[in-house]
Amino acid sequence: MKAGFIAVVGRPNVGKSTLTNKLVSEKVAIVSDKAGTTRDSIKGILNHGGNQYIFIDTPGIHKPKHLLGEHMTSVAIQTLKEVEVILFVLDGSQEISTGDQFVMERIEEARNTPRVLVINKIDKMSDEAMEAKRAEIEEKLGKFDGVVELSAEYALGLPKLLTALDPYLEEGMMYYPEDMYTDMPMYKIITETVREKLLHKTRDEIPHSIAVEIVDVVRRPNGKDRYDINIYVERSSQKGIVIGQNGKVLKEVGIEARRDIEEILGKKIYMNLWVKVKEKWRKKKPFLKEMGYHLDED
Ligand SMILES: Nc1nc2c(ncn2[C@@H]2O[C@H](COP(=O)(O)OP(=O)(O)OP(=O)(O)O)[C@@H](O)[C@H]2O)c(=O)[nH]1
Repeated sequence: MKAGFIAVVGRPNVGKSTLTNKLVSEKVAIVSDKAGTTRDSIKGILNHGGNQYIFIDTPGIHKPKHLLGEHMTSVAIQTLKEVEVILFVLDGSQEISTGDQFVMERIEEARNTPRVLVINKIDKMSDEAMEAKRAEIEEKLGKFDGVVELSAEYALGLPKLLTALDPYLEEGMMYYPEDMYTDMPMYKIITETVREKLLHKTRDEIPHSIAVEIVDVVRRPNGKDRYDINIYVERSSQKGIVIGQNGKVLKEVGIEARRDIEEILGKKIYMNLWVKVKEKWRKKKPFLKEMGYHLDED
């Protein structure tokens, strides 16, 4: 029996959450095409071939511009220090950027932890592009303990990744029971599901300005509990966009989120969504704390 913690890190939008979900065959982390989707570290647990792999999906590491960004980057960097092996994920279809190099510098700070590179999105790459990418990696990022080329979206190359991680797992006990695939509490799964649907339906600054909170759960005699959920935005103009014309956007978000949540809970629910304005909440420490986003000095 071998087990180990594996940090999944990289700059925003390279596919860390997609990879974590595909590895554990469950949706533990929400996914969108907007950079900065994941805000906390989320464990996805895979039991395979007698081994327990505990993947820690982290927020994309970037130079923070506000307190929420600071929380996100510090969560990811903290995770680097607590694991058996680091998985550095790159988007192979894009040139290696200063953003990737910034992540690499943070990894270097974790000194002796082994690091495996994942070149993701190979479905978008030709053989020639892959050849060129290998040379570019060596030049710009240096050497790794292992390199795996894969497509998270199409689940191509995942067994190779498990084989590459195998030597870094440690003999001993399992950390989690065999039927557990995430450490996310149910309230977080619910708020993240709502946030994901909102991310899919909004753009520009709005996805980053959204926070979601369950304010009440009312048990009902018919067994169909009512979830009262607040959606926070930063400006009143954003409130209108999230609600949409005649409430269309909010209604669609409600229908799609409820469908997913009912599947997860295995029962029918009612859901009320309210949109509220909390000016510049991403810069406000007390509000961030209330939402469970902790900052370094906490
Ligand atoms: N073509 C292709 N797209 C992918 C692949 N993996 C992920 N994506 C897409 O890339 C986008 C970002 O994916 P995420 O998994 O949210 O990326 P992330 O690195 O977790 O992003 P952050 O939370 O911003 O740090 C989504 O639109 C995914 O569908 C892949 O292998 N191929």
